Order: sequence, then C-alpha cells, then structure tokens
Amino acid sequence: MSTRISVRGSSSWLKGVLSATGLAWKAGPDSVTLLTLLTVMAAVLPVGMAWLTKMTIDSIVVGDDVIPLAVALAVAGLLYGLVPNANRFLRAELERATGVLAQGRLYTAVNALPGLARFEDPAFLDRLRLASQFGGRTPAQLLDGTLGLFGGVLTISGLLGSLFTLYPLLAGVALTGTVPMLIAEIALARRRAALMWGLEPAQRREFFYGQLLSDAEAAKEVRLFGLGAFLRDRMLSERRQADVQRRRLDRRELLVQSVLAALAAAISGAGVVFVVAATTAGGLGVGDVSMFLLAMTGVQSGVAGLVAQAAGAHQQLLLFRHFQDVETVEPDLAAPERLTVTLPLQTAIELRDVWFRYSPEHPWILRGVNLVIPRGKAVALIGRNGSGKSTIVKLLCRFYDPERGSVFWDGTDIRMLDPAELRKRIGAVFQDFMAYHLSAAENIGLGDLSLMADQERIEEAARRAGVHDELSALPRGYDTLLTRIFADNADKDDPTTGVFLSGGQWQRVALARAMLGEDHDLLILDEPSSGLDAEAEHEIHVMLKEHRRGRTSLLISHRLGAVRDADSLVVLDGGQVVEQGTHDELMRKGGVYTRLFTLQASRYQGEQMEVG
Ligand SMILES: Nc1ncnc2c1ncn2[C@@H]1O[C@H](COP(=O)(O)OP(=O)(O)OP(=O)(O)O)[C@@H](O)[C@H]1O
Repeated sequence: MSTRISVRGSSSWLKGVLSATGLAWKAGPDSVTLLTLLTVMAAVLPVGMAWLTKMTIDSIVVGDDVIPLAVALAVAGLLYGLVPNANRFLRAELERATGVLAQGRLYTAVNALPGLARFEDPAFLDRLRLASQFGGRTPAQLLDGTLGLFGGVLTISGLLGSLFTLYPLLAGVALTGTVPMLIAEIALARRRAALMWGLEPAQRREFFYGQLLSDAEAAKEVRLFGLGAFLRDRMLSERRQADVQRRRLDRRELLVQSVLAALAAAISGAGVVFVVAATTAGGLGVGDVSMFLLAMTGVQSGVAGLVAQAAGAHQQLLLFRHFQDVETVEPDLAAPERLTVTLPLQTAIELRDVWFRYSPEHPWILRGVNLVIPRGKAVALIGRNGSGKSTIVKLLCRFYDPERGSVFWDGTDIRMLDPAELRKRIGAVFQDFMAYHLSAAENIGLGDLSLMADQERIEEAARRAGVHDELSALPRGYDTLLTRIFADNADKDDPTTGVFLSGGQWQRVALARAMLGEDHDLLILDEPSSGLDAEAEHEIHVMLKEHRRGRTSLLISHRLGAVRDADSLVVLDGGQVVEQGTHDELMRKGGVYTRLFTLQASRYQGEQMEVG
C-alpha cells in the first residue's frame, strides 16, 4: 500500500465521492433527502430576497402597495435565518449515523485481516488511525460539501444572472475573480491533507510519550529512573516540530487568503464606483442600486463559500481515501482457491523445512526447521532468548506464513485451512498474554464466547488454573472488575469496583481462559508459569501435567525442570533444531541440553543449600 498521498485521476475522485455519498445515503436516506431540499432552499433564497428588495424599493419610489412584498421579504428572511440551523442539526444526525456505519465497516475489514503483519506496519496503523478518526465524519461532510457546492453554484448563477441584467461587464468581472480563488483554495486543501498524513508519525510518537507519562504500568519505571522530564521534553519536541510545519502552512494560507480578499475587495469597490456613477448619470433607479449591492455582496460571499466548500470537500475526499484504503486492504495471508475443512487432529502437526523471517529486511529467524508434534504427545521447545520459540508458536497459529517450507495439520498444509477454523482447535497462553480491563468472569469467558454466561464452566476453568479461591474472594466475586479504568463516576470511590491482580494471578487467569470450553486439539503454553512462585509453579505443573495427559501440547519454558517430563524435548539454536529426544536421551548425549540442565540444576541446588 502506498504511504504517499498521491494525485489520482478524476475517475478515482468521482469514485470517492460516490462511495462516500453512497455510505451517507445508506446510513440516513431521510437526512440526505432533507439536506438536499434545504440546500436548494438556502440557495435560491438570497436571489429571491435580492429581487424582493429591489421590487419593494421600486414600489416605495412609485407609491404602490408594498405590504405584500414586505411580508414576502420578511418570510424569506425568516426562512433564511432558520435553514442553516436545520441544516446543522441534520448534518450532525447524518454524521452520527455514518459514524456508526463507517466504524462498523472499518473494523469489520480490520477483523478480516487473518495475520499480524499489517498490525506491525506503521504506515497501515497511521492510515487506520486517520480512517477511524475521519472515516465516519467525511461522508456526511463530503455530501454536505457537494450539496453546498451545488447550492453555491445555484445562488451565484442566480445572482450573476441578476447582475448581468444590470451590467453584463460587472457580472463577467465578478466571475473571473472566482477562478484564482478556486485554484488557490484547492491547492491549500491538498497541502492540508498531505500535512495531516505527513504528521502522523510525529503524532504517533507524541501520543506514545504522553501515554507513558500517564500509564499506571509505566509509572514505576518513570519514577524510579526519573524519566518524567525526559519523556515530557521528547513529547513537546515532537509537538514543536509538527507545529513548525503547521505554522508554515498557516502562513501560506494567510498570504494566499489575504491576496484573495484584496482581489475581492478591489472587484466590489470597482463595481460600486461604476454603479454610483451610472446612477448619478441617471441610467439606473434606486432599486437597481440596491439590487446591485445585494447581488455583488451575495456573489462574493457565495464565491467565498463555494471555494471553501470545494476546498473542504476536496480535503474530506483525500481523508476519506484512507478509509477506502483500509476497507479494501489486501489480506496479509494468501487464501487458497478452495479451503479444506479443518478436521480434529488424527496423527500429527509437522513443520517441514520451515524458513521464516519477519520481512525481507529482517534476518532469518528459522532456517529449515523440522519438527513433529504427534497427537497425544507433549513436545517442549527449549532455546536461548530470541532463538525463535514464540515465532514457531505464531506460525502454528498461522499468524504468518513461512517464506519457505510448510506447516502441516495431519498432512494438509495449513495454508489450505480457514485460519479461524484452525485457531478454534488451538488453545494457547502466549508469553505476552492479555490482561483485559474487564471482570474476572469475562476475562476467562473470552476463551470461548459461547460460555461467557456459563458461570459453572468458568469457575471450573479457574479451579483448574488454581485461581478460583482468589477470584471468589474478590469484593464482588467473579463480577469484580480487574481494572479501575472503567469504574463509573458514581462508584469510582468504592474500592470494591475494581482490583489489581498480581502478575502470577493474571497468568493463572490467562491459563483458565485457555482451558475454558472444548478440549483443544493442541494446547500451547508459552512460558505459562514464569510469573509464579516456586510452590505455585509446582502446583500448576502438576495440574497441567494432569490436564495434558493424552492431549497434544507444545510447551515452552526456560525452567527446564518444568518440561523435563515432556515426551520430546526440542532444542533450537541459530534458527535450527540442534537436539531432540527425551530428557534421558538428551542427558546421555551430553550436548547443549545437558549443559543447560546441569547449569540450572546446580544453581538450584546451590540455592537450596544456602536456604538450608
Ligand atoms: N514481530 C516481529 N518483528 C520483527 N522481529 C521479531 C518480531 N517478533 C520477534 N522478532 C525477532 O525474532 C527473534 C525470535 O523471537 P522469538 O520471540 O520467537 O524468540 P524466543 O525464542 O521466543 O525468545 P524468548 O526466549 O526471549 O521468549 C528475535 O530476534 C526477535 O527480535
């Protein structure tokens, strides 16, 4: 996807307008119809009022009955005053309706992305932020702008026509003055939209520093290392650098618009001199003078409005393109022509000569990995930090595809399977599992949405993960919020409305989430006990061993004692499998595993002796 705001052809311009107005129509057809009617009304009223004024003055001069004209003028004036308010209300209504529709469509498109790659692409994230910010607003504004343009053209044509009947030359001059205005404002709108896009990375960084300064998790390190002023200065520096660019554009706008205003004043000044001279020479009546003055100011404010509408619509369109781009973004994982049904695991999951790197710019993480996870067996992955253990987990869940080689599910390449179906068969506790700002029950229920309301099953999962007693003892039991972020204003001072769990307790909640519901064909536990104390770790491992019995599982842990009883231990190094076998086989071999295990065991014994 291009990260640049490009100049696109008129067909794509039209496509954008049609897509945006189509969205607005779908969201609120009644509002769109009423807005159109009101726009036409607002457009013809100034022309009608100019003529009514002229006719009223002419009638006064010749002594005719002016009451009906004056009443008509008053009614027109009243409508002229009311229409903008009704317009504003309708536009807000339409914005709300399109906002909901667009946001729904946007996040449906985001949810449809099967892999993780897009979420690691900063350009995509910038586009998504702009799309989310403006996608809902732009259709209504674009429609309003387009209708406004149409109305403006209607008003200006009416007024120019009226001017033309008086002084054809002046109508021509007034019309010529609009061209540079239009060109200049469109160019400014283009720059404004490009600037917003260009400033996204700086705004993202500014937001990041701001978040750190107010984030509860970051607060510890920010205070311990005294990072507050450093982060604040970085945040302000990002803002200042962005402001330099904003100021540059504001200056350009100031200059261009001042020149345009001077041009408009010169044109209307010249017109006034002409008309006054013509009236003194006896060529025009008093009503004609009023007509001219109203028409001239009407044309000028109409043109200014028209130009602003055109520029605004253009800018909205450029921003709306981010929404279109996200909505039509290519999936990050290739889909096969025909999907194969994902059946329960019968024999094994296998990685065959898998080569993987996160992008062509990144180094190879896996270099020809071969690995078999037989059904009903527990396989443990062991290796140094960064050796690619969690990467293998991500490939098994098909968050990415290998660059070479394949992952097979009972002999079928998982590229042939529906990722959602495949993932339903896998239960996992990731190393960086989520702590949701929701209640304890919901935090577990998310593991299987169909069981969200099944308190019994949720408690059973918590019991298996060894966290039931803690959750039951919370102020509101399982309904206690595990956060204080969403405490309502009304009960924000009530300490029972939200609590904080410890790292180990969160880990058990994540474990309960993974174990809720259907028995998964594959259970992945990426460091499931790293945050637990020794006693808790022992308990969890006894429980997990029981739970895993006869089930297929992939275990990752740096604590080798915790995985020594796995059916097969696989040691990764340099992106390759360097050793594989049972604990006893690997210990006999005297290789990497023996070294690591002996090191850990001797340390542990040392600690025991010290404690003893
Ligand atoms: N999303 C990503 N984009 C780019 N590189 C990544 C990404 N995720 C991981 N890596 C890199 O891939 C390598 C392997 O990471 P991985 O998390 O698989 O290692 P690991 O063996 O699980 O490590 P640890 O024991 O520390 O958990 C690391 O060098 C890491 O920097």
